[in-house]
Amino acid sequence: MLLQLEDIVKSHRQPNGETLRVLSNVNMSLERGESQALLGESGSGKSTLLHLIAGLDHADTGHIFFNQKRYSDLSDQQKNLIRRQELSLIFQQYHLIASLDVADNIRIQANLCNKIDEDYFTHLTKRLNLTKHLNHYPHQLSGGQQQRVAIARALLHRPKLILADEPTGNLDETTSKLVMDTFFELIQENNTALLMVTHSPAMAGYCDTQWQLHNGHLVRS
Ligand SMILES: Nc1ncnc2c1ncn2[C@@H]1O[C@H](COP(=O)(O)OP(=O)(O)OP(=O)(O)O)[C@@H](O)[C@H]1O
Repeated sequence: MLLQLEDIVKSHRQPNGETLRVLSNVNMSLERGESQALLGESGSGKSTLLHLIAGLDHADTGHIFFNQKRYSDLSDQQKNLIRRQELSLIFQQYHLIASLDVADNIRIQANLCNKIDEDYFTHLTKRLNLTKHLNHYPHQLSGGQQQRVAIARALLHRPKLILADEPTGNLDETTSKLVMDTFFELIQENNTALLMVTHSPAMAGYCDTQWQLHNGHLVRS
């Protein structure tokens, strides 16, 4: 099992001092190469769950295992290493670095973990139709092109798991479909697992399993 969540409980302290329980006894698991979609109303706790899995926040109780390693047994440094080498994050707002061109943006995480593979770089940029844009800067690209750069960046170091938060939230339906078709081909090719937050049933339909987060509980839908 690549990722396992056991009885995760998480509350957030509100500005008025009260605590809001966002996740109640959440259990789930994800295997290599598997894709799961996470749906739920705004405020239901989807981003909170992704942050816990990325090791950016702690659960109140319960355990998260990544590759059999329990997060609560690891130091911050060990969790940073997992986040850099084994995980990738893809966001709705792309988060490209404005002062770097497309090629350097794509290489950034792979550079950090010394995993630059030039053949794979060429493969990814061809498949994602970015070859003509490698010397362009993010502001010179359309939203769909920027998200394709973010996807190439997320894949180049061959992570085991990608966490995606509304990756097509800023794109129109046709562009979303084009981006997702290629994205899913590439993760299947690399046997990468995916957990994807989305509001779109069409995007969730790309995944093997769909979860609904409701009143703090995760229910298969
Ligand atoms: N750091 C925080 N401190 C206090 N409250 C928080 C914090 N993060 C999230 N919350 C609250 O927890 C609840 C869940 O938020 P979260 O962002 O996880 O929901 P979401 O399902 O991702 O929402 P959306 O679909 O709108 O992005 C919300 O009520 C939010 O206001």
